[in-house]
Amino acid sequence: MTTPATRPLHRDWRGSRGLFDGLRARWAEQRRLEAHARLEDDLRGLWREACAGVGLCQYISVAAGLTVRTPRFGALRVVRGRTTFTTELLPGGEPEDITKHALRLAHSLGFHGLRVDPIGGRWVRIVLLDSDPLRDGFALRRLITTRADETVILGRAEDGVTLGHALADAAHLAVQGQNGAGKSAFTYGLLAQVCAAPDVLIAGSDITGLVLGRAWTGTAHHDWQTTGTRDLLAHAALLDRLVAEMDRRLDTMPPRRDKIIPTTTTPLVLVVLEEFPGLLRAAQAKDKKLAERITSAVLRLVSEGRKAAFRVLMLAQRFEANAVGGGYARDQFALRLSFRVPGESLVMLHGEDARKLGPEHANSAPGIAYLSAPGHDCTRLRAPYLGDYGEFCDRIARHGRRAS
Ligand SMILES: Nc1ncnc2c1ncn2[C@@H]1O[C@H](COP(=O)(O)OP(=O)(O)OP(=O)(O)O)[C@@H](O)[C@H]1O
Repeated sequence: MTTPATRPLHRDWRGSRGLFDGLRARWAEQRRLEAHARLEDDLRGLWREACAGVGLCQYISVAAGLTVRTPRFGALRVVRGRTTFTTELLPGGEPEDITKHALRLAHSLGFHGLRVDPIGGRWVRIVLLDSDPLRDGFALRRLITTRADETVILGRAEDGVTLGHALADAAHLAVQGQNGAGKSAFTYGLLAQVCAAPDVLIAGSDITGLVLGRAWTGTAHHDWQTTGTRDLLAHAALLDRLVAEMDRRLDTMPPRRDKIIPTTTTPLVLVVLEEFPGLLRAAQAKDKKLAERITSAVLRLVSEGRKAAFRVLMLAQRFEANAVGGGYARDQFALRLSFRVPGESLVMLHGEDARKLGPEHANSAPGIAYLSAPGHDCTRLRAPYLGDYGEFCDRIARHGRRAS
């Protein structure tokens, strides 16, 4: 007699768990797809309304009347908390049509901001930002350049790209910002990066005596720096000395050369003018002729210095023409950086295109700035931060090129 096949009294939990797990995973996936489709529909509608609202649309006449055409919404993707969607630009459109309304479009979609990444043809990807990508600090590593043509870090842009600049590139640098906006911290970072290079000399005038001066004692740079407001003649004399050195270089330019290449014997001279309008105001109050002498020396450095390997880094709260030696002087600055300033000051330094950026930037956190350069749109960035003032002093003491 054969034994009947035995049926287990209890369920095989392992088997049924596998079955339920599979079902649960399918339900979860279905719910996810439904939620995704709902979000896609919502965003598609909001995108259309937002585009029409900012005027990013075309009106087309059809048999039934006038219809509005907006950049077509493609597909939504939400991956690891990052929300993106594709969109097709209007015929004749450019990605800038979207970037110039970026904030208003993003706010209409319920996000903090957006970024536009071109994909190909008329299609672009819109990356929606939940929060300010520049919210987190950006620590300056112990980066020390060894040559004037090496890149120094200026900051990190919203897309995470690190923006750099080589002093050897023929550009003077203008930096403006209200009190506490981050001008000095930026300058500390920049100078700490170049202070060791054997072909760079850091010279200049600093009425505050914090950026230049005492921290540079014992370095090769110290002899070319003047600080404080007690002896304003010393500032004029230092600037005259720099102009004389510039003239000497221009007069002794090697044959078949039209510019000086920085070397250890003819270093690139970075002329730092910390709070320059303050120096001019103080000089004007004392003696108008002294103010004129300072202005004309600076004008010569900014207009003729590039070929002689002179670069000027001028810092001011506002880059108003009459505060920085006139409109002609201001025009000589190719690289322009604005920390928190009122909207009007932003326009003054970066042009009319920056007007729309004004309201938000007027309240931005210390260390956040707009950078513009010839051929480059205004880019928002976070300047690197090397730490407190003591850390700056330590880095200069440790790495600053020694006086030979
Ligand atoms: N890039 C940055 N990242 C983080 N914090 C920063 C940054 N820059 C500045 N800060 C903070 O803001 C404070 C003020 O910055 P800073 O002294 O550079 O301003 P400032 O524009 O030079 O002001 P002032 O005109 O009064 O000298 C710093 O002490 C620091 O705490």
